Amino acid sequence: MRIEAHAKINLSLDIVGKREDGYHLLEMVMQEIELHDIVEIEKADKGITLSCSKEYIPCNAKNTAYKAAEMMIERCGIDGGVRISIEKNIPVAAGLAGGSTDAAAVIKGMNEVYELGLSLEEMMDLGLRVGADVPYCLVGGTALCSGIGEIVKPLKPFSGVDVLLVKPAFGVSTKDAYMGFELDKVKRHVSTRRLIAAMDIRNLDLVAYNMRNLLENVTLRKHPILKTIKESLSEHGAIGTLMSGSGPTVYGIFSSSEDARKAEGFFRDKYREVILTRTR
Ligand SMILES: C[C@](O)(CO)[C@H](O)COP(=O)(O)OP(=O)(O)OC[C@H]1O[C@@H](n2ccc(N)nc2=O)[C@H](O)[C@@H]1O
Ligand SMILES: Nc1ncnc2c1ncn2[C@@H]1O[C@H](COP(=O)(O)OP(=O)(O)OP(=O)(O)O)[C@@H](O)[C@H]1O
Repeated sequence: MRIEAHAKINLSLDIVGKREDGYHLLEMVMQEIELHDIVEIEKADKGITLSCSKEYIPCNAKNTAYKAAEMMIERCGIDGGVRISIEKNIPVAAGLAGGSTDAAAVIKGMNEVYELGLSLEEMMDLGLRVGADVPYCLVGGTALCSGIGEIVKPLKPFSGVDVLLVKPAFGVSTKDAYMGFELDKVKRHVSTRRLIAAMDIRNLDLVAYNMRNLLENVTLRKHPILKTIKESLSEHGAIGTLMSGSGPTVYGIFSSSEDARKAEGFFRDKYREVILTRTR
């Protein structure tokens, strides 16, 4: 079975509290994009075999897809194994939920090939055991996510908007980004309602104005190059720019596809990963 595992961008990320276990309480608008990995899943007699098109990604129990398969076998009492292969197109450690979306694909795929009959809610509960972004990845589309990310409320689709992703040649650890964040220093939270209202009427300028990510300061302070990329995206026609998740990917949204293509031409040779895509 072949599954497209799509990446996401954050149109917003607000941090509104912290749990006793250290996890942060969030309010964020997540948006699926066209960019995707291809995950192939097949039943096997026993054990988990994983292969990946990028040799630097671990193919053992450290891989989120492996973790998802292990968890499914254990939790669903599956008598058998699985063969998984991942064609990796999503930049890694980038803030684009690359690992989480592969895990979500494995959960969906195993539900099918083993005819488990799990509901979406049941899969989301299982997915949360692998990572906070997995429940959203199972739902996809445009959504308001709260809790630690696992409460997913679908929003009106916001598809077909040109997005240029720019990721420099370093990764960011999600854990470190959250650890560098100080909730008591926040002066102004994100205007999530205004952002959603602007998306509803598809007013891109107003969407751009209300896009904010409270983790941006943490990662931009550590990597000032990201600020330079954001400024450069604006100079090349982006009507709004933001860091996705914990970074380091920053993106620009464009109201003209031609501007987006021109900007891609400018950035292509300057940074490690430059991808022109669209909201889905
Ligand atoms: C930055 C985002 O991608 C935004 O969508 C997510 O919040 C991160 O989701 P994720 O990668 O699935 O996160 P997990 O793998 O569950 O957690 C990685 C680490 O991030 C921190 N973490 C994650 C989610 C959250 N709500 N609060 C946190 O503080 C925790 O230190 C955790 O150890
Ligand atoms: N299936 C996978 N795809 C990509 N990275 C994986 C995978 N499994 C494990 N990893 C490891 O997980 C780390 C984080 O990668 P990932 O791409 O999931 O981060 P991310 O895009 O920042 O995700 P998020 O936005 O959910 O925080 C990397 O160090 C990578 O080696």
